[in-house]
Parts: sequence; structure tokens; C-alpha cells
Amino acid sequence: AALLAAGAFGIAHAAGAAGGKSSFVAVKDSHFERNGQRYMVAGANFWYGGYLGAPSSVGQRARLVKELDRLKALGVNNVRVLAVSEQTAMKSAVSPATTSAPGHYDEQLLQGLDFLMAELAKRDMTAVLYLNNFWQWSGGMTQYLNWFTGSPAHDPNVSKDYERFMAENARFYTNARAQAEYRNVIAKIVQRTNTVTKKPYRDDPVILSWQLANEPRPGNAKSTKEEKATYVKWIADTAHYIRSLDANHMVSTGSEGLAGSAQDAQLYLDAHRTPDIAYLTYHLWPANWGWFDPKQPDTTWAGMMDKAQHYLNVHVDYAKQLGKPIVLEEFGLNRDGGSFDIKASTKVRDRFYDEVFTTLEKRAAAGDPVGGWAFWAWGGAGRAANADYWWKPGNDFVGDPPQEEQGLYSVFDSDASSLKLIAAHDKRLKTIGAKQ
Ligand SMILES: O=C1NC[C@H](CO)[C@@H](O)[C@@H]1O
Repeated sequence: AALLAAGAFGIAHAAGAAGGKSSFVAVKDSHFERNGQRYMVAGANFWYGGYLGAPSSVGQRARLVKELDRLKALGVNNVRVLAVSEQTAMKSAVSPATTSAPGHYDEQLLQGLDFLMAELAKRDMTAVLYLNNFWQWSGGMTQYLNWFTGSPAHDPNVSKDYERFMAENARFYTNARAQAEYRNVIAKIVQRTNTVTKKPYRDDPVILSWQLANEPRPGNAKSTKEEKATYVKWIADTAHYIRSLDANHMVSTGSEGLAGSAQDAQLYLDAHRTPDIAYLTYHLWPANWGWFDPKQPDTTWAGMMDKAQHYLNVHVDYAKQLGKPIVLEEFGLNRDGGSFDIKASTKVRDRFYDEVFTTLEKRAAAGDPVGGWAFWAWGGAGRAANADYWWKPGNDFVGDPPQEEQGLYSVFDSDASSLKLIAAHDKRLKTIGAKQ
């Protein structure tokens, strides 16, 4: 009987490895499980994966296949991907976009997602698919408001007024027509049948989770009690809606943690309490948050690392409190000196990655609900096309979306020291998971 069982397990496992009938990733005792085994997310942010998969002009399927092979070889088992974008006049946003106007969707880009999912299945990799964006680089909530209220889609890279941008975006959660269109898009994608594999998305174990949006915030740092309550309700209602369409897959928020919750721990906990949100997410951005100056690494490193360690640990503690896994699904740091040039070294970033990985490995080894991580972001073979490092339609996609310099935080295929580090820690993380 044992031999038979081992044989059967072997076949099932092999099937899983070949992207066959693997089970869905789900939560069991505050950890991820798949095929009856612990599953740790050793992920990479790859926002443009669906774009590369498109059969149309914007698609580069040969590059996509190469990038996924490189990521697989590194031991990456998950990619976090923008599932849908909104056409916008905002300067620093990607174009073309999936939704050209309410009710009008680019089938080519949706087929790009299909192709990506098919390629991930072949490599036994999973995907987190985010269905909206709080930021402007894919149109996002700002564009929905422009469609349905006529408010100007003002690009904060142009206005330099992020506080106003964030406060205005909070109106998305209560605008009935914007929510109706957002739910149309959710239904269209969640209920889609993959044109490459002919498999309904709902039945596809490649999807690790549907994610409400990239970095949804309740508003700006001065969010009111009412705005916070609206945000928590929007999360619970939208997660419930997705689960009503698809009871197979987990739903996640895309939250950055305290930094995206007006530094309000109660809000962050409340936002992740609903049973329809399966796990917690958080992001770690020392340079963006003013903890680190890449031009003054020696004087800012120690203070930054103290804050980062605290941020990493306190969020794992929140996850323990809720009894759910938590994934650090974005983290990054500049190239040395803050350079965007691919030839610049990455010593400081490597040290930062090493400290982040090591901190989370320690918590995982202690049995804490560390679900894994995803670094931001895979640039691979992509290269900045312009002397000013800004993206223009038709240029390569890299890890940095169009609202940032192309090289700011990307990990390129030529960043050998970074790749070595990622590979070593991805392996260690999975080993820790396997031992528990
Ligand atoms: O989701 C995000 N978080 C931080 C990234 C780097 O600044 C940014 O590019 C992206 O909008």
C-alpha cells in the first residue's frame, strides 16, 4: 500500500510539476497549502507580463517565454501581474490599455493574459492578478473617476500634488457608476475562458489570488473616519463579489500595510478581517517613504534598516493576530547612488534584499505566518530606451512602470549579484516551508 501511495503521490506531484491537475493554493492554519503541501510564495513583480503575451504589436511572446524561463531558473514560483489597464490621457501611464472606454475592452491584451497564464502553467508557476490601480501608471481609479464624474485625470507626476491625488481617488469607492464598471471588468476577467488553454480562469490553479487593486489606499494621510469605514466596506464588498463569481481562488487586497493605511493599524487589521480576504499583503519602500537617501547611503542606512526591520516584523505580528498568512509582495531599493543606469552597481540594494529575505526567513522558520515575498521588480532583458529614462509607447517594458524612470528599481538579467541572492533566498524560503 505504501509503495502504491508513494507511486500515486509521485504521479500527482509530477502532474503538478508539469502544470497538470494541481490543486488551488489555499490557506490552512495560517499558511499557504497546495497539493497537500506547504506553499511559499517566492515571487517577482512582473506587471507587464500580460502585455508581453499579447498577439498584437505590443506583444513580445518570444521575450515573455525567455523571461519566464529565467525566473523559473532562479527558483521564482510566482509573478504579480497587472490584469487590466484603463486608457488615459495622463502622461505617465501605459498605452495601449485594456479598457479603452467603459464597456470597450482590448481583446488582444486579454489574450496576452491568456498566453501568460498558459506559459505559467507549463512552468508550474502561479500568478497574483491585480484588477485595478490606485496609482496613475495604468489609468486606474483616477481614470474611472474621469469617465464617470468628468474630473480631470491629473497626473501627480505633473501636478506634484500626491496628497490631492490620493484624496480625490478615494471618491472611487463610493461612485456607483465607477463601481459598476469596475465590477463589469472583474466579471469579464474572472469569468473568462482562456483562449489558449480553453480553461476557464475560475478553474485555473495557476491563479494564486485575485487582487482588488495595486496599493489601494483609503485616501491620503488625513483620511477621515468615514473614508476609512468606506474603504473597509469597499474591500469586504468587492472581495465578497469576487468570491461569489469564483469560490476556487483566494482574494487579496494589494495593501502596502500601514504606509497605505494612513498609519492606522486598526484600519489595516479591519481591512483584512473579512473571511473573503484570504491573506494579508504589505509592501516596503524605504526610499519612497523618505527613510533612505541613495545619495547618502552611509548616513541613512542604519536608520532605514531599523525602520524596515520594524515594518517587516510588525506586519507579520498583525498576520498572527488575524490568523492569516502575509506576503511581502513588493519591496525594492535604488541602484547605487540612485543611478538609473543599468551599468551602475547594486551593492546597497543587494544588502537590503539580503536583510529583508533573512528577516522573513527567520520568522518563517519560527513558524510565523510568512506566506512569502515578491521583489519589485523584474526588468529582465528589457532596457531603458531614452536618455531621460522615461518610458514612451513602443519602448521596452521593464520592472518600473511608466510613472518612474526605467531603471529606478528594476532587477535586470545582467544584475548578476542580485540574481544570485534572489536564487539563494528563494531556495532557502522553500526549504524552510518544506520542513514545517
Ligand atoms: O505599486 C507600486 N509600488 C511602488 C513602486 C515603486 O515606487 C511603484 O512603481 C508601484 O506603483
